[in-house]
Amino acid sequence: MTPQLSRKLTTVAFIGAGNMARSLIVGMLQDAGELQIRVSDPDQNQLDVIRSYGSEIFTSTDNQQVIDGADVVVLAVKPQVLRSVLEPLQTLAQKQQPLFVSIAAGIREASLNTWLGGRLPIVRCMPNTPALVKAGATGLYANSQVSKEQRSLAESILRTVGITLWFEDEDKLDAVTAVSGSGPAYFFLVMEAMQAAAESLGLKPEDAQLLVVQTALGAARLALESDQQPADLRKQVTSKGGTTEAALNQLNTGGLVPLFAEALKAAEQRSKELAQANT
Ligand SMILES: NC(=O)C1=CN([C@@H]2O[C@H](COP(=O)(O)OP(=O)(O)OC[C@H]3O[C@@H](n4cnc5c(N)ncnc54)[C@H](OP(=O)(O)O)[C@@H]3O)[C@@H](O)[C@H]2O)C=CC1
Ligand SMILES: O=C(O)[C@@H]1CCC=N1
Repeated sequence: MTPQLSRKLTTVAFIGAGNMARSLIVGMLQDAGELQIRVSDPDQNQLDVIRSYGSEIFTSTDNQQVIDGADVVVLAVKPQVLRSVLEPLQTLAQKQQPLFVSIAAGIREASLNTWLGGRLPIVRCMPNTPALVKAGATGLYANSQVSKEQRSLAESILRTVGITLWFEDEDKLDAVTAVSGSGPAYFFLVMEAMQAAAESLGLKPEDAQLLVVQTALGAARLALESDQQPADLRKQVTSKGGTTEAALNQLNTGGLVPLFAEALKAAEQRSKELAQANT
């Protein structure tokens, strides 16, 4: 059964108001009737951006102030600064025991728990920026302190911005990060490359962009809604001796497929390195 947000107002505090927090908050706001959102960040300009999304959002430069009394605390700062952010929050965290939801790449639940004083419920998740338009994909992992209700709460919050998928093995989140966390950037790069190529074929920039982006959207929707595999859908575009075949031959000669395998491996490896460098 799909978990629903409870009728009770749930207070969700974000620490960090950067790119990913903004994507999640904008996406979540349409369901804000059941969510009270608070955000902290040292940069008042970042907080002003958040406030422009909705005057009902409470903002502060003081992390303690936003987590005090919160049901859920979303950790949305860079992995490299998490330790220095969490250690000063230890006393409040131990007293109030909110559910912590970390979106930081790599950083293991055990490290987070050590920095927060131990034995706290922590959900690690890996969302992505299409959350901004409620088309996100999030992988989730819960430690053993997380109750059934908290698991459901975390899932219901992330489901306001897209699909969710649970993993019982924490290490799998490194692969999720490589695939869907970083994934939007790969597709944007392909769009950039196709746009530039279209312009070099003589199309106007605005025509090139519209054709490329609509084609990406159409291909994604078709792959999502069809019961056929992407490989079958690709074959249906590729006429023997035709234009698609000419293009795909070039991409294969350039090593596109093994290059993707190497790229995702590098992202997964970087996620593991971030974990090792921050214990
Ligand atoms: N961007 C993405 O697509 C995704 C990111 N993530 C994860 O989300 C997290 C945030 O990434 P992203 O949003 O891209 O990074 P950003 O740098 O855009 O955002 C981080 C924010 O945290 C602020 N910050 C720094 N120190 C503190 C502090 N002590 N207390 C409160 N806030 C602080 C930063 O302020 P300042 O700039 O002034 O330092 C910045 O505004 C990372 O851990 C990343 O791994 C996960 C999935 C996807
Ligand atoms: O690049 C990064 O490290 C973050 C995590 C996934 C997407 N952005």
